[in-house]
Amino acid sequence: MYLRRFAISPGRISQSLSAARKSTAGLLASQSALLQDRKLPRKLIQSRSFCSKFSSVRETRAMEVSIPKAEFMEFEDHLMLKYKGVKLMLNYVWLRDHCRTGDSINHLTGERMVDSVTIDPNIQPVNVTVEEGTLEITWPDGHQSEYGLDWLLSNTYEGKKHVRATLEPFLWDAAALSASPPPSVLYRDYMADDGHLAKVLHTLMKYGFAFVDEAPVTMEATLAVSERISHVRETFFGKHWFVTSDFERHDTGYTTAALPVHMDNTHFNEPSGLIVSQMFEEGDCGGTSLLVDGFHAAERLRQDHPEGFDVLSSVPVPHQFLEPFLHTTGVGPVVELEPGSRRELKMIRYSMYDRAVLDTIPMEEVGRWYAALRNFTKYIRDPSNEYWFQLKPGQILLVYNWRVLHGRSAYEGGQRKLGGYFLPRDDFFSRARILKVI
Ligand SMILES: C[N+](C)(C)CCCC[C@H](N)C(=O)O
Ligand SMILES: O=C(O)CCC(=O)C(=O)O
Ligand SMILES: [Fe+2]
Repeated sequence: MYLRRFAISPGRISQSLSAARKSTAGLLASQSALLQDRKLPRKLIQSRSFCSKFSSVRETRAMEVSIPKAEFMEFEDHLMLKYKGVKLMLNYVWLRDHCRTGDSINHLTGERMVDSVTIDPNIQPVNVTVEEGTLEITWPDGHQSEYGLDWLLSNTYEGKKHVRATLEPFLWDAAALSASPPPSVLYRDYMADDGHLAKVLHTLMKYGFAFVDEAPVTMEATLAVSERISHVRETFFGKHWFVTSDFERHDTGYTTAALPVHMDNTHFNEPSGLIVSQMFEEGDCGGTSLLVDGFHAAERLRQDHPEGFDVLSSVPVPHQFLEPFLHTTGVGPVVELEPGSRRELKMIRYSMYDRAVLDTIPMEEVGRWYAALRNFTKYIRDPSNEYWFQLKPGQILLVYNWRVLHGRSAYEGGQRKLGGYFLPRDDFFSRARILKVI
């Protein structure tokens, strides 16, 4: 990449060489004067500009070596901006496309007003300055763009690597949970006050599950808890569902059998984000609930069996729900990473029962996939990772289905009845964003 121009912005004062480049001598003189004036250390560097427009100019420039608030260099196709110790590489087309001013963004709707594809692919700024925490760029057509430096830091590829996530998940096993149990919130507080709703969302983001206590033992209250977060997601299970041992659906959930930990809705391409449920009637014996942190298990797999982690995160696996008049399929890796990230976990699509025929990999890869599943399952079934509890009527359980797996022990007596709702993941995250939880 060719160096095009170079400029420094010590605090308020910025240097765009574009104005001064007409005369290298003038530039040097003005920069020296500036630097001497401000009694800042300086040194001279030489740089060759290869920019076609200025290719004949060989420029010698003054450079400040004290740590300025922001400094930038203009290259052939991008701007390098150093801010708060982070080097941001900003492609010019990207910059023009992401102009933050009112004629590039509709500030009423947040929508892009720039037609991204009509930007000159070779666009270069005619002037660049940094003033009071804002990067300002003038483009050849006279358009003036502005970008807050902090906005750039938290909205760019390089910047985001350095900005701490507002909320790191707390990956738990049973011991970690009993050492720092998630706080629970009372139904009346949760319903009355957004601060308490935010607390539950925070717990959900951190632990992957949360409780709302002392709720009326009604479906209405369970719905009300759900709708504080988002509209519910109606699926073929209905707008709401009850799980009893009546075999109403062709699913082991609707029997008295034990359910090994699983994710619900693996058979949809987008499984529901939240399961909100309440125990309406306990069985005579058994039917204890179980949660396992799927992200924790995945991180252990990544650490101990990196090759297994790579296999499970890359092989797409089909899942299905089958009834005489219903056949849904959902395909995805067992361990799904956020797009564009090799690090951040997105979803654990894990269900021994609902996994369909593995027809997505050639025979040579099958053995490796099963080995990886065995290793992952070792952590998922490790009793030290299991959180067992008896869900009581009046207690509403919210589970982040993309992360925390759930199950139950077998039970006796036909009375046990669990009911609840599914919520979409996007809307759950939206509420968390709006309440500044993430
Ligand atoms: C009872 N409830 C509706 C919550 C789910 C029951 C079915 C669970 C199923 N294996 C699935 O993943 O969809
Ligand atoms: O009965 C329970 O406690 C859980 C049921 C369940 O997870 C299911 O049906 O998918
Ligand atoms: Fe389930």
